[in-house]
Amino acid sequence: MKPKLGIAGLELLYGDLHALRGITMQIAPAEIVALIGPSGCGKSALLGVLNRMTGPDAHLAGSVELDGQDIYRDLNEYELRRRVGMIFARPNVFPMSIYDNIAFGPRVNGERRRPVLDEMVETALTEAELWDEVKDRLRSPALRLSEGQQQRLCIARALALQPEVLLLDEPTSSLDPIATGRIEQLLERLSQRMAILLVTHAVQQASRISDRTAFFLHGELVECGRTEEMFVQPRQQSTADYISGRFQR
Ligand SMILES: Nc1ncnc2c1ncn2[C@@H]1O[C@H](COP(=O)(O)OP(=O)(O)OP(=O)(O)O)[C@@H](O)[C@H]1O
Repeated sequence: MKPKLGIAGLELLYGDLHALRGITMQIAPAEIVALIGPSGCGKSALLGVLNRMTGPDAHLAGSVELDGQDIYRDLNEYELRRRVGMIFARPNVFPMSIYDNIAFGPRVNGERRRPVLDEMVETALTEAELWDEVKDRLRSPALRLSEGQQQRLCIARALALQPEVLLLDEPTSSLDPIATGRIEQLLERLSQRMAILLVTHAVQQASRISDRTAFFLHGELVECGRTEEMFVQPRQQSTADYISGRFQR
């Protein structure tokens, strides 16, 4: 099967700081890959590269491709951001109504027809398992939702653009276990039809929901494999130490 994302020999430097070193990995069109590793190992930096958010002081080498097209040379940012959604640790809802948050992307893309927008909003909220909770208050401010609901709203906002890839940077770090469980179920369901890269500090979350896990250390990809295998029999000692909580810096 052709990969959705292909990363080959990726190097990322910020001045003298070598944030990613020779990363090569492929992501299938429908799977969850968890990115784990100690703070500063380059997990968020990798998501940033995939969404072209590394900033002007970054120096990149190697290649990153979406469906065989180079993310930096063959795609414009606009198309890339439509096809690759990004979710951050804290829900970044816009200070507007629930409805307008979801309709924002389609409107930027030129969609003005009210019935079409209505349907897009309902579909995205349903897919993000939020519709039943908000359908009677679509005009109320999104900031009044609970943090867990706000995070599902952010996922719905990304889904309204029908992305092929979702990048999530510790999306449940500010949520309680129940809200976390809802997001995890949602991601498992979405992974049946899109590629999901999930940065998480919670190794148990990686073991619960990811198909594959990638362990990073000091900017290097130490190993990447089937999650159930890696958690039972990691190939490298550093992986074993990290997932068992015995890691020493
Ligand atoms: N814009 C930037 N300018 C300079 N250095 C940066 C920049 N972004 C990231 N870095 C550095 O790159 C390295 C990797 O950072 P990154 O944020 O990817 O780590 P991480 O594994 O996601 O850590 P955490 O789990 O704490 O979020 C770190 O040393 C960080 O300080």
